Amino acid sequence: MGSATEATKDISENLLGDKKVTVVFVLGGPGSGKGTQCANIVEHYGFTHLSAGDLLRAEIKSGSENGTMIQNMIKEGKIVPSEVTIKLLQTAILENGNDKFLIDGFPRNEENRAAFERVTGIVPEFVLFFDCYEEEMERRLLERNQGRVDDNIETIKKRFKVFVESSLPVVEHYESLGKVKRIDAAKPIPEVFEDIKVIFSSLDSKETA
Ligand SMILES: Nc1ncnc2c1ncn2[C@@H]1O[C@H](COP(=O)(O)OP(=O)(O)OP(=O)(O)O)[C@@H](O)[C@H]1O
Ligand SMILES: O=c1ccn([C@@H]2O[C@H](COP(=O)(O)O)[C@@H](O)[C@H]2O)c(=O)[nH]1
Ligand SMILES: [Mg+2]
Repeated sequence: MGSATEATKDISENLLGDKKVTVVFVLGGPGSGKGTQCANIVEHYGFTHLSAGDLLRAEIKSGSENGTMIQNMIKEGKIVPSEVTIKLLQTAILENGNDKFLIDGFPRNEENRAAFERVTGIVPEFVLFFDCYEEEMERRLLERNQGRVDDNIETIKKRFKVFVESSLPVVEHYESLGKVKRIDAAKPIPEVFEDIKVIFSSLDSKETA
């Protein structure tokens, strides 16, 4: 991989072309239920779900030259360099015929956020923030059973620390802009989705108004 400056230049030369998109950032701690609820939102509201973590895991599987670096970062609960994740998101958006996207688990820090806005020109419609306490998130992750290399207690503790130190400031940034819709994600899955429906249904009625 070249320097960050070279990589950013490479992305900005491609941008999103003329494609206009609606983006909702779905943020929350590890195990707060983002992926679970994104599947429900896709089914009911016609969004395409882009999980940054899933895109990075697919990149490892594809045998990419960045695969080993990404694998090591995920195992340590660290944040992969912005240019790598943004390139994957940009490609996924451009390759998809839809114009409404849920971006799940990104931006992970202030640098991710600023680089994404600068490079793609995308400003999120709003941020859907999953609020859940650590004990519950830890229990869910240890029971998830999907064979993820980061679902072990050592990595989970590191992910919580990164979330508090690096990711919550992103939520605070959008809060200062009045863009955060916070939901109580500690409730059972169907109840969380009831709260989400209120938010997305009002979005639908604004579009048809
Ligand atoms: N509200 C809930 N109550 C109980 N269990 C839940 C709830 N939401 C999700 N789960 C379960 O918790 C686990 C983690 O959920 P999910 O993968 O959706 O979280 P996530 O926020 O995407 O996590 P990560 O950030 O690690 O990708 C899954 O096994 C899921 O079935
Ligand atoms: O924007 C991102 C998203 C994810 N990562 C890395 O992947 C893991 C797992 O992410 P999930 O959202 O929980 O699937 C995360 O801990 C980071 O190591 C990233 O670097 N940048
Ligand atoms: Mg997830």
